[in-house]
Amino acid sequence: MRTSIATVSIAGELRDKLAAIAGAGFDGIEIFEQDFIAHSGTPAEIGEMVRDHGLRIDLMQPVRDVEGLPEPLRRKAFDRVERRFDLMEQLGTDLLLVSSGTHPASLGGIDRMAADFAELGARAAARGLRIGYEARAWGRHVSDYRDAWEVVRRANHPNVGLILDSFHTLAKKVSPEAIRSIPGDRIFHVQLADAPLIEMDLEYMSRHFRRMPGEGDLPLLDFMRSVAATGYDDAFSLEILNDQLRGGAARIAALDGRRSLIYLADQLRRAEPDLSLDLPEMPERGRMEGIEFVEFTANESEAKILGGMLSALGFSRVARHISKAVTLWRQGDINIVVNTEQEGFAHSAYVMHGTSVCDIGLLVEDASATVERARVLGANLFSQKIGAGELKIPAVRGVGGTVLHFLDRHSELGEVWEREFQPLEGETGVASAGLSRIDHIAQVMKHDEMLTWTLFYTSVFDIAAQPEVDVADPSGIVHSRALQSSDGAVRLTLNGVDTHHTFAGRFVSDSYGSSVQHLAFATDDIFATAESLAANGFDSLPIPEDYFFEIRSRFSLPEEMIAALKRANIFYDEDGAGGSYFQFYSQPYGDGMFFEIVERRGGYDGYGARNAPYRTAALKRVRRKASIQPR
Ligand SMILES: O=C(O)c1ccc(O)c(O)c1
Ligand SMILES: [Mg+2]
Repeated sequence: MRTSIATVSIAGELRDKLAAIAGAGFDGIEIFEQDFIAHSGTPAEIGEMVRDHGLRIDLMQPVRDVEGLPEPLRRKAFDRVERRFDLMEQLGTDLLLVSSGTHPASLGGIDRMAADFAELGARAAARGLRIGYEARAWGRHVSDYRDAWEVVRRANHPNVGLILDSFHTLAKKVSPEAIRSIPGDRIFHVQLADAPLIEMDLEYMSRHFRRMPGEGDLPLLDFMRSVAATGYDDAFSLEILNDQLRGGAARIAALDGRRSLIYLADQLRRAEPDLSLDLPEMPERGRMEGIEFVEFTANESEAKILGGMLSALGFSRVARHISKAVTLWRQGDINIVVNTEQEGFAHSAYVMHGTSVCDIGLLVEDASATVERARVLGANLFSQKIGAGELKIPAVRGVGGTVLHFLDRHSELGEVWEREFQPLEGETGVASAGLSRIDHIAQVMKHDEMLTWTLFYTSVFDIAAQPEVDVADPSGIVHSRALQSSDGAVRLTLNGVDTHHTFAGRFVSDSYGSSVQHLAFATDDIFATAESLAANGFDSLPIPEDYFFEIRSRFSLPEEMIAALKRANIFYDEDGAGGSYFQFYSQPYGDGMFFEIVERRGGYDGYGARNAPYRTAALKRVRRKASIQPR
């Protein structure tokens, strides 16, 4: 499968774009008008530069408003096309994309437009070039690929073909089914883009909010299956017009693009096993079974503070690593590892971010298959020197430079605690506070990075992204998106911040981009847990009085319940379908990390987003009272 990307999809100077595109493994590009305006070289030099990067120019685009025009506009438009042909010859590309016009003077008429394309086809043929016609969703007379195809069919010229663009079809909710009846060799090129399901003017959305396949909500796989049914076997090209990408890092955009295409092609291959796609083999998306551990990096003195916090939460120190300064704290099925090594990855993470989560151990069905899939999808594999008696645990880089380790139960990795750790005999741990498992891990990042990490998680693992919700912080918006395995065993929330003023934004800047801002532990009895924690000296986050007025008006809870919530600083939420949620928080710690305790009842599946403004206000308040421990 040949892969291609439009240069407008990524940021930077043409030369940097080309380096990023070639580096990510694409075969070709679509070149745009802007590339000539912005670059000082001649078209011939640009063509050479593209080929020096090992890329071919699949097409040049766009030309608009050429079809259905009365004279003298028609002649002028055709002259414009001839000038494009000149450029294309110098550049070294043979395909010109013509998108359906919006010119107010265009008369339309299928036969008139077909006649125009027949003439353009003859002109192109005289120079050994081809023309592809694309329906734009907002075209004046042609706004649907079925009409564009009818124009192309009637033009009946071998040098005139159809160009399909998933955005114009799917964002407009046009079914891609009818693509199946178009002969594959009449389709000259296929462009792919996804988009979020938001009501918005399509032209505006198309030019600012397109997304990589898999990052939005459009049925790209249906589109691909229809295209594949025609026998089309030329390039699949990303045309992602998106403001964030235009201002972002070219290398990351190109890598995300390749990942999205390979992921989509992999889905196509599984849906259509008879197709022969030239695509690297890879295992299926792995099932996530749980979070096996969370590892903190700290220095000796901060490890004591963290240890105090963990004790207060009801964790016991149960084991020490066989050779490293690493201890294991446990409660229920939760394993917290504290690493105070003076070298290696955890130490460099400490130097960079301070006390923070540096590593997450995911329990998957098959760790080696998971890492293999991640590798094919372009993840950064992670490894470091392993000592005597240590297991080689597959790992990749995750959000904010953290590491994700993969463990499973069926290989020797299932014995990691027994093999790499020695029980600490004689430690008198505190009594469990009833925390049984990790409910969710909240990672913060710059808003620009959210799509990257959503695509990473959803392409590698069998985990689904929930719709994005905007969570109000008194100083700005935090964009929050939950990723959930189908049985809810693994829940990750991704929080994207635009400014440093929000509580989450402060955390990102104060910790130099560290990612895990909070860990939520599950209990089956939040009131009993709250009581145990209070007895351990745990300091919960105070909830402002007005919150309980809000609760009283929003739900019909008995007064005793409200009093109990108030006593233990517990936030409450309901889903309207019989599910309810209880949550309370620790005070912020270090650079603003905190812990959360939750209880889900009756299948509640959310995260209490409505409580977030109260929570962030409370967190900010206690931080203002200088409660942060000095680093
Ligand atoms: O917005 C446009 O005009 C435009 C131009 C060329 C394309 O390929 C496209 O999909 C949209
Ligand atoms: Mg297009």
